[in-house]
Amino acid sequence: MIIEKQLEWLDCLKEGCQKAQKLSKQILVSFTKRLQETVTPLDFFENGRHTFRGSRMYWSDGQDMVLAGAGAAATYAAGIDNRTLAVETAWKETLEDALIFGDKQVRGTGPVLMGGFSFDPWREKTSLWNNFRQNECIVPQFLLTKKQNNYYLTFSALVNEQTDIDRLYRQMIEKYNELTSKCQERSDAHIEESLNITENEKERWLDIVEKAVTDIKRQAMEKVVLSRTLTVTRETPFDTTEVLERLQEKQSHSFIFAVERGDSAFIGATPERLIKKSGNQIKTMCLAGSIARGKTMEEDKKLGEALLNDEKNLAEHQTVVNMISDVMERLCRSVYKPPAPALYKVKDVQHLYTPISAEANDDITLFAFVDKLHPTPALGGEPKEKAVKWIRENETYERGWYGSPLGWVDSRGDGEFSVAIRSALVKGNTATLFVGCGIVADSDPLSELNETKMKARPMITALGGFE
Ligand SMILES: C=C(O[C@@H]1C=C(C(=O)O)C=C[C@H]1O)C(=O)O
Ligand SMILES: [Mg+2]
Repeated sequence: MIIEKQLEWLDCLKEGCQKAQKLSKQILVSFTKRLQETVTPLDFFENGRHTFRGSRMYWSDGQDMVLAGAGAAATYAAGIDNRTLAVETAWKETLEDALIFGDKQVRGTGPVLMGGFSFDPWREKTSLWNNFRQNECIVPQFLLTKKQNNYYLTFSALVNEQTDIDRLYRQMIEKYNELTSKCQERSDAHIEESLNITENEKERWLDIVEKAVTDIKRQAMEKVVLSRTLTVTRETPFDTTEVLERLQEKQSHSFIFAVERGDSAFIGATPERLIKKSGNQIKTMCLAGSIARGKTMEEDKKLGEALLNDEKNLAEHQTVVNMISDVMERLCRSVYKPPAPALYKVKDVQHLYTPISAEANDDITLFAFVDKLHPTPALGGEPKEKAVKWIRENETYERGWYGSPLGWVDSRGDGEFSVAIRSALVKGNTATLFVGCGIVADSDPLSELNETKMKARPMITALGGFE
């Protein structure tokens, strides 16, 4: 990380400025370099604490890819109608004249759009989510991409003919040095403090579940996913890095994410993938149907087998399989899905799981998949519009970004969106946890309540509770 090497970035900015002058428009310039000395994504995130608080984003696929972004070179938000495609159109316009320099081979490097969409843009906004727009994707000013054991840093900036390039360059080098400096050992700094946990409107939620069951039995819908919130507080403010660190440790097989806006952070560890696209290769999954983990291996196996044979859970799952398969058949060729669900086990819960792979038709973009899939019946219901309207009218709080597509797309159109569940919105010393479950004709309100309790465990643990 020697500063002289960054001179290349100054040249890139100059070229961008010339192009901006020639075309009389703003130009996105980005420059990617492979880092020789490594800074871990969590250290990078933590280093941005002062300068970038409120504009940091972290996303890990739980396998070999981590993206950490700081600052916003460009922001894309859209209205309610056709919001996914509106963001895509604006992003494509930027890319048309963008100058992309440096290492170009690796997915998730170069200018990357990171962000998400709210669950239901038609739901009235409340103060809970006041720091978050209905949808917002940004190109980070600084992006650290960790791919297996390789690290890449991408600088991005929007320039126009008036941009003071030398000044911008100096500012960015300063911030770059800050972001990539060695971090102090943080694990000692974890605050061990007791948590105060409140389950909000529990009785009312049980009534809503009952109402959903009645409506399903009346054949108004096949399935609807209902969620509720828990409020967790402690004396000291929660810390995004600390929560991420605990999630990374305990939920290593999940997607781990954090999006900071203003003084709020939306953080979670979700096992659920909405869509992954690499070239034409598509991966998605159906994840619905839940049971506890056992205390012993034997008990765990028994519970898993019970889940695989439970009609109510199979019904919940099948609705998701039908809808996702249908979308895949329309947008792809060579769709493959196993004939029966398997188990997907995370620390506190096991789920029914059907992975689906396919080859996208040539002109189908990642955004088109997000648009058609969200919300799947794993978070919305069936039929989609009816269920989402039912949720809008009956749930007592605003979901915001809970249950929404959250992820990234690069300039090649490759990327991945996870479904933002097992998550919390953290603000100061208060965290609002979101937990939901699929309601079908055979649902029993109290067992659904227990299911949501189980699903709250990962976030409560990450906030410093239970252990
Ligand atoms: C809605 C959530 O999870 C969803 C509901 C599930 C279920 O009801 O069995 C299982 C996985 C997810 O599809 C959540 O965790 O908040
Ligand atoms: Mg369920």
